[in-house]
Amino acid sequence: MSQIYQKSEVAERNGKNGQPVWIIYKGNVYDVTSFVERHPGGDELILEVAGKDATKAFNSAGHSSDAVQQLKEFKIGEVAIDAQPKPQSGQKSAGLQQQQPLPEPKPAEKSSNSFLCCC
Ligand code: HEM
Repeated sequence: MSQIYQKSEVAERNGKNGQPVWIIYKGNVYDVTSFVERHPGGDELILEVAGKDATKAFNSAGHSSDAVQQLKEFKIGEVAIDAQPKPQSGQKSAGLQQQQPLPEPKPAEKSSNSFLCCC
C-alpha cells in the first residue's frame, strides 16, 4: 500500500532550512530533492512549488512525456484527501427563504352604472 501524507507534512518539505523538496502532482507526493539541481528548467521553478501542489505549474510548462515518466521515479506516496470538503457555494438554507404572499384574487368588477333592460 502507498504511504499517505497529510498536506501539512508535505508543506514542511519545502526545501527551506535544509528540508527536502517534496511536491504534489495529481494527488501523489514526490521527493524531487535530488532532481532540483538537474532540472533543465532550473531549480527556481521547482523551488517555487516546493511543499505545494505543482500540478498546474508542471502541466502548463508543457513537459514532454519523458518528463512525466521521470517524475514517476520520485514518487513516495499519496496525499491525504481533505477530511471536510468545503460546502458548495451558492447553496442557501431552505429555512431562510422568504415566501412571497400570493396576490389576492380580484373580485369580478361590478359596473356601478349598469342598468337592467326590461324590454
Ligand atoms: C518536479 C518535477 C519536474 C520534473 C521531473 C521536470 C522535468 C523536466 C524535464 C525532463 C525537462 C526537459 C524538457 C522535457 O522533457 O519536457 C523540463 C523542462 C522544463 N521544466 Fe520541468 N520538471 C519538473 C517540474 C517543473 C515545474 C514545477 C516547472 C514550473 C513551471 C517546470 C518548468 C520547466 C520548464 C520551463 C522547462 C523548459 C526548460 C527549457 O526548455 O529551457 N518544471 N522539466
